[in-house]
Amino acid sequence: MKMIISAIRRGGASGVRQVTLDGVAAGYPGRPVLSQLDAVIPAFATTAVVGPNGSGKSTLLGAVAGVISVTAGTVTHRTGARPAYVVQRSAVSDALPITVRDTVAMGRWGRRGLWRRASARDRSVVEGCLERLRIGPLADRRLAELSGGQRQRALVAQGLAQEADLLLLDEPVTGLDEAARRIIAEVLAEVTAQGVTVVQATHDLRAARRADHCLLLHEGRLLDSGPPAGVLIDEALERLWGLPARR
Ligand SMILES: Nc1ncnc2c1ncn2[C@@H]1O[C@H](COP(=O)(O)OP(=O)(O)OP(=O)(O)O)[C@@H](O)[C@H]1O
Repeated sequence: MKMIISAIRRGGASGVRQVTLDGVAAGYPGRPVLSQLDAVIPAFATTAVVGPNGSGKSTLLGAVAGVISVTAGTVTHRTGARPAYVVQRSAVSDALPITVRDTVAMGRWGRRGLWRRASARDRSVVEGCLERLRIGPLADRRLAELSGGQRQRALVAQGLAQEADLLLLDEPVTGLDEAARRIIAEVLAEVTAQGVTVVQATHDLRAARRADHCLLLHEGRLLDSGPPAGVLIDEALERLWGLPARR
C-alpha cells in the first residue's frame, strides 16, 4: 500500500503494471490490425497512445477494454475489475433519445446492474461527474442536441461515473476547443493523482507530451514506448507524419 501511495504522489513511475500485452494480435473479421504487440501500461499514471490514422490505436484500446477479442497473445490486467471505456463521440448514435444525465447515469449500470434502482450514492456520483465536467446546466438536455465538445464531456463523465481503476479514452479531445480540452485534461490529471490509471488514444501531441508514458504505434505494431520526451522525438514525428523538426 505504501508503495502504491508513493507511486501516486510521484505521478506514476512505480514499476507496477496495470496492463501487460504479450504477443497480442487483434483486429476485425478479415482485417488483422495488431500483430505481435508487446506493451506495458503502467499503473497510477497517464499513458498516451499515439500513431498515424489507421495505426491501430482504437483497436488497441478495444483489446484492452475487452470489446475486441485478441486472436493471439494475452492481455493481463493487474486487477480483475472491468475498465471504463469512453468511445469516440462519433461512435455514439444521434438517434439515442437520452438526456445528458441519463448518459452519465449509464456509467453506474455495471456496478448496480441494469434493473436495480439507482441508490443515493449512484445519484450523488452522477451529479458529481456532471459538475466535474461542468455540464450540470446541460443535464436535462438530450445528448443529440449537444455540440461535439459538450457531448464529449458527457461521455467522459459517463466514464468517470464507473469509478473504475482503469479509464480508457478514445480521442477524448479531438476536435474540441481549448476550453473543453482544458476541462478534460484537468479532470484526467485529477483522477490520475487519485490513483486511477488513464490511457488515451490521441492525435494531440501536446496532450501526449504531458502524459507519463507513451505508446507509439505504426501499422499495428509498437514502434516505441516510454516517457514522451524520449518517444515523440523529431525523427519519429518526421518518419510517421512527415512533420519538420521543431526549432
Ligand atoms: N470495424 C472495423 N472493421 C474493419 N476494419 C476496421 C474496423 N475499424 C477499424 N478498422 C481498420 O483497422 C485499422 C486500424 O484502425 P484503428 O481505428 O484501430 O486505427 P486508429 O489508429 O485508431 O485510427 P484513427 O487515428 O484514424 O482513429 C484501419 O485500417 C481501419 O480501417
